[in-house]
Amino acid sequence: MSVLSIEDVSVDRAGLPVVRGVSLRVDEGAVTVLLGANGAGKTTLLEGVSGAIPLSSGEIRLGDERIDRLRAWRRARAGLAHVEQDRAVFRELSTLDNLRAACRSGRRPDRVLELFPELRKQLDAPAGLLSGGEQQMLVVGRALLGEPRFLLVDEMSLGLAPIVVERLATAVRVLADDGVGVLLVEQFAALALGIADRAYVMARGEVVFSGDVAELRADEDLLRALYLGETPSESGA
Ligand SMILES: Nc1ncnc2c1ncn2[C@@H]1O[C@H](COP(=O)(O)OP(=O)(O)OP(=O)(O)O)[C@@H](O)[C@H]1O
Repeated sequence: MSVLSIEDVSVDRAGLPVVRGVSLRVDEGAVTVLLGANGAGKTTLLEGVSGAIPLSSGEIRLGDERIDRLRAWRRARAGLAHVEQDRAVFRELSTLDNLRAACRSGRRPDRVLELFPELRKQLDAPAGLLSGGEQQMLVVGRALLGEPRFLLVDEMSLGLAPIVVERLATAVRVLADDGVGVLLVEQFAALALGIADRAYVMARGEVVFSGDVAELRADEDLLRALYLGETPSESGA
């Protein structure tokens, strides 16, 4: 089994250490969730892993390949996709053209339309006119067309209705069951824990919990802090 392995990674923002010595592993065919309050450093960690910003130290391995010194596009080519928080689509292009633009040569967007049949009726519509949920499906779909082995997903639920969020969560679970390793960042625990196999919690730039989902569910103090959007105390984690 292939693993995305993040080892003792630190990332600075504006000269300040925002992610400090974080280690975590993402297994192929599983959903690994990364939880934590606002400002814990989750987005910064994902950006460091995908290569959007540099690490200040640490190593990242995708399978046997060390990727932390590669440029972002080479990490993508090695099999890493990053769905960022901003839900960026080409707003004037149609849904279909958005998908086509992301296809590796010779590939067709069929797999995405199987996963998100909602997009079929919107294929000719400008992507900027899709609902928030459909745009998120399109963004995830575009990421899949690069045929990633590992997918980093940053707060896909932001601002979406609960029913749409559930739909997206189900799709993420299907992807993992198809073999993709998913690292899912979520600010709120309920949705993520429902589809995850393994969980990490960050606070103030560090990992304060790692374990399987059942273990986290049993940690009432930590869960309460997460549901309330608080920063869990390190002693309690
Ligand atoms: N571009 C930036 N320049 C300077 N500081 C930044 C920048 N982006 C984030 N930070 C700071 O880094 C810290 C971690 O932010 P980050 O967005 O990684 O946390 P997060 O856990 O993803 O939180 P959220 O759930 O709010 O997105 C915060 O203190 C934030 O203010």
